[in-house]
Amino acid sequence: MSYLNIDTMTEELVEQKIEPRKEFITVLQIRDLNVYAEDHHILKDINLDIPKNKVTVLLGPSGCGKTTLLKCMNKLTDLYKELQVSGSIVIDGDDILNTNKNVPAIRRKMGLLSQRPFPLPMSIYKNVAYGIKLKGVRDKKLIQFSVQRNLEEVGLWEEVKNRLNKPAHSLSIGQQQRLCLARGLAVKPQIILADEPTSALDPISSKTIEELFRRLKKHYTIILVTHVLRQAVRLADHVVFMSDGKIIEQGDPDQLFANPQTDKLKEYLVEGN
Ligand SMILES: Nc1ncnc2c1ncn2[C@@H]1O[C@H](COP(=O)(O)OP(=O)(O)OP(=O)(O)O)[C@@H](O)[C@H]1O
Repeated sequence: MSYLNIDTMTEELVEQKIEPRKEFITVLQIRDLNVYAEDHHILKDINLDIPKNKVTVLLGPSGCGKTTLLKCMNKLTDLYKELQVSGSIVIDGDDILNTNKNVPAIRRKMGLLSQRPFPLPMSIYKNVAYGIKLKGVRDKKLIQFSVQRNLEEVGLWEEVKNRLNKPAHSLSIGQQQRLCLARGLAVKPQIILADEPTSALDPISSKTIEELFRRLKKHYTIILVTHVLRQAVRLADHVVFMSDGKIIEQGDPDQLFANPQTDKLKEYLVEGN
């Protein structure tokens, strides 16, 4: 029995699968990661290698710890004093959980895209310029050039080029999400952490974000949390299925979806399909 019949997906997907799988290069290495909130053991012995320039999809039932795992990756857990985090998360040779190095610089390696867009209360232009200035760029011409380039990168330039000084909040939610992505990319992250980035969007805006991710993985590593199984099938190069704070199964999406090994994943696929 096939749990998720990938053959019935769109031709576009079939095309996507033609590309031969290459050996993964690890960009982020997580070892023995445990997170507690007092006596609640939220993440349990997480060991995970995130492949470079791929889309890794984190799947699992509500409350299994996906968002907490993302928060560990950019040290957002530091902001929650009730969380005790142990283990290691290594990027570029630095264990970000146990380093005295510049935390904001480490955090800038990870761009975060949330469920709902959070544009800053300023103009479209200034939202993107803000990200560029965070990199220390002060030259006005260079900022202008980079604003355009980052808006082009998320496919928003043509839509906003004549209204750059209008408030970011005047954009549609889908456009705001792409603006936030442009602002995040302006900081030049290595990894995009996307926590259900299309859950607040209409189907067309969701498709735009999915297409963007497919293009952006040439230059960035993407870690995506989604509850939409078909989105996972469409985008994932690597799937991590979690339940109750643990990684239950992970691997190649074709194999994992067609031939789940555990009852937990079988149930999840049947319920979510
Ligand atoms: N700061 C915190 N203090 C106490 N408990 C927390 C904290 N953050 C998360 N938790 C708990 O940890 C568990 C995992 O939460 P998390 O948000 O990571 O799950 P999730 O898989 O992302 O869920 P969802 O799919 O619903 O977004 C939940 O039981 C949550 O209540």
